[in-house]
Amino acid sequence: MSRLEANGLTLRRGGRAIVQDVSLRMQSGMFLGLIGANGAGKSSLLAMLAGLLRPDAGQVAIDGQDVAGLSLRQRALARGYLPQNPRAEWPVSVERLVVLGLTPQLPAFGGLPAGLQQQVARVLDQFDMAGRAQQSVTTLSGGELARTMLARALVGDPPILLADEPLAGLDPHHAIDGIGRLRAFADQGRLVIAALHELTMVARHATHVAVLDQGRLIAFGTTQDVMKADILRQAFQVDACVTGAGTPTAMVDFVALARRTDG
Ligand SMILES: Nc1ncnc2c1ncn2[C@@H]1O[C@H](COP(=O)(O)OP(=O)(O)OP(=O)(O)O)[C@@H](O)[C@H]1O
Repeated sequence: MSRLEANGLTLRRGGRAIVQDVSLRMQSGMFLGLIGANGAGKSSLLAMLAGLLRPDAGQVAIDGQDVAGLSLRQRALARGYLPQNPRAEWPVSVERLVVLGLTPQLPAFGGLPAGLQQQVARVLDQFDMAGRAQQSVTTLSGGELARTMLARALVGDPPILLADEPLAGLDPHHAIDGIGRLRAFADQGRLVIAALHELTMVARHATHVAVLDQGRLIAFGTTQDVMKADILRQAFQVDACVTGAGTPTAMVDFVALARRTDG
């Protein structure tokens, strides 16, 4: 059982608080959809939860331990992190990139243990990348690279996964498959926190939802309680129609309202 707790997180950049006094308590079994308009602070909050950005105020604790006090290896073992718009800088094979997700578990020297080779083969297959295992990642399409990165994030079976827009660039089939795998990962006893813009997917698959609006947490609770028209109106300036939130057939449709002038 893993617990991730954020207490009073604030991050200031460019003379303003881009995340302001955010507190969240999360645990294994939850699939938390983190939603909010562009610039609401989702990536900044995820990077603080991952221990990659130091907050100006507040703390993040994993299983009661301040992430700021964890070594790099302890942090890498405690949580996986998938950044937004991951890029492939080096011409390594798909398989080699996925293996990098196992780095914190590997012995310092020697080859990949047989059990871990099977894990790599399994995630490549799950994300429909087995046929491209030897292709250079610099030649992949955007969606293929996104699937490879998801495979890398999951291959080490981290107890906590933080994913920043993991479905960006995926076609409908692979997006549905990807979010289903994230939900299954949570159902198997992991904690998954994902920043997402696909509101119908969130309404169908997330167990819980947190909503950021201009750096502030304006709602946090079960999908059924949070995916509501008034909350979505405040967060996105849209007139939303939500049906069946928290069920596999949920739908979120919306029309844009006039832009607000207070931001
Ligand atoms: N170093 C910085 N200096 C100034 N402003 C910054 C800095 N880093 C982030 N910001 C601002 O902080 C806000 C939050 O950014 P963040 O990337 O966390 O938003 P987001 O919710 O993930 O957005 P999106 O949905 O567009 O990816 C944005 O308005 C961004 O311009």
